[in-house]
Amino acid sequence: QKHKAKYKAFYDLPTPLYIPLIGNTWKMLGTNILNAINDFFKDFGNSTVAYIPHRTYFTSRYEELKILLQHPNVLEKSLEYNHLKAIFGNSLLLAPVPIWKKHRKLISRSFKQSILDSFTPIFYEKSCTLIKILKEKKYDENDIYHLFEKFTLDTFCEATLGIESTILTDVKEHEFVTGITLIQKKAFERIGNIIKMNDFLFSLCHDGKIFYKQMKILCNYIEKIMHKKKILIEEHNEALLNTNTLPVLDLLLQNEEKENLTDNYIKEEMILFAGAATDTTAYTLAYTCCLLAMHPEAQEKVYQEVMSLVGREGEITNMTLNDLKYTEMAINEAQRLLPVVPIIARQATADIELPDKVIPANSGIIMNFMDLHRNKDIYPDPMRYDPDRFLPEEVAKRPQFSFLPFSGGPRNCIGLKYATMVLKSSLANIVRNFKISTIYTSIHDLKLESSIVMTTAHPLDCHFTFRTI
Ligand code: HEM
Repeated sequence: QKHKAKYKAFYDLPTPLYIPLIGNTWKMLGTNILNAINDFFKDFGNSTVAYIPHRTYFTSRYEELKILLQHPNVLEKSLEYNHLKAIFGNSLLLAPVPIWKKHRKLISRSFKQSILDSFTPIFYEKSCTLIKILKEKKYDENDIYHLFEKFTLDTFCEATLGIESTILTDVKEHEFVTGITLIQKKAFERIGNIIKMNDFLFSLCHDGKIFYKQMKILCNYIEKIMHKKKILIEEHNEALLNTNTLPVLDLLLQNEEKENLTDNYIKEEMILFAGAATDTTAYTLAYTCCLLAMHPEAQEKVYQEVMSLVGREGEITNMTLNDLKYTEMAINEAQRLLPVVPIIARQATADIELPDKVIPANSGIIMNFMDLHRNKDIYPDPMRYDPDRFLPEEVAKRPQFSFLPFSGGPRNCIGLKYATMVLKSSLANIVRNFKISTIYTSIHDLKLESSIVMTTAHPLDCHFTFRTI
């Protein structure tokens, strides 16, 4: 009786109709998971319980997200992420909390501002190559995302892996670019699919075969890089050994013995970083360009800001990045409307007390950032693109945890600052060189769907006309 009373408020929450054993997963069959989850929110409000097929709490309330994201018993990833294990193994994204804590502390050394600052010339140089390709129209003009993905992966390889890369300029399609997107898509499609959720059945089906083939290609690619890096480290041991501040791959290889890391773990971590750093940043850049194309007055403000700081030819340095205030507001507003990681899922490892209910231990918890970002009580007229919402005085009026494109709390995105620097540097360089236009007239023209990141069901239309003045 006492037990019942404790969880009453939780079990009294509105719940979509569920079928024994399969719960609400039937709702997800044949539809995109992002749409299915958003439908739950539309029909049952921003605090609900569903069975997918295990008991899961769904929320987008900022006051609850604030508690949940900072709670020590909500750090573990939920069962849905198990399907990603075949790709990312025990890397940061998926590692159980004790391993995650140790590795996150180590890897954070590579994300100190001083190291990130040393990447700025790479970000700038790569964005200049991107400008050249856009100017010469040497890319598929009907699919801007694909070019941006090559740009972010190329930048990642040089900055984070510390290897020379020509992915952006290579005419031949790069095996890593095709592979990383495909395997994430195939792994994500398993969620909620009763047949593909079973490892054995998945390995037998067509998608499973493609998945494992691509995985092998990715692993070989990373192994080759690791091998080269190890030789370099041996050759230059003294020069590299004494520093705490290294790109991630160097840091992990140099601490392999001391921290008991295996080659296999380092490979999984690098595959995660490549996946986490590229699609996310590329889609954010593409969505920002599309929104600026739909809002020429905001685009003009970004242009004026960049021109006043560095003009048409000036290099974008760390100082410039600090001063690109409106450009950052334009990116933030794009991330509010189109957060590329719209939903995350965690597991409650103990009972979690919220102000008006207790989430029972072992429940899944789905946090919907897209629904949060479109809440009209926090962002009036929420579907309107308006970078001024991110003026410091406007931000100060909003509650904490009401803007979470990189999640929040201790298990948030480790690449937040890195991504923001790449985005500001590349967007500033693009806007001072081109007028961006698109066929879309409103955000509703984008048909969104979810893979691990939020994609569109169609190629993204965005055109770049070289500015003559
Ligand atoms: C616009 C770009 C990006 C967005 C929107 C983004 C968003 C996120 C989000 C929401 C999470 C939390 C996932 C969860 O709790 O399930 C996350 C985790 C992570 N991200 Fe990012 N990310 C971006 C770029 C990057 C970059 C550039 C890197 C690396 C250089 C990176 C590396 C990671 C890693 C390693 C994790 C796992 C962190 C952990 O569990 O400790 N991300 N990202």
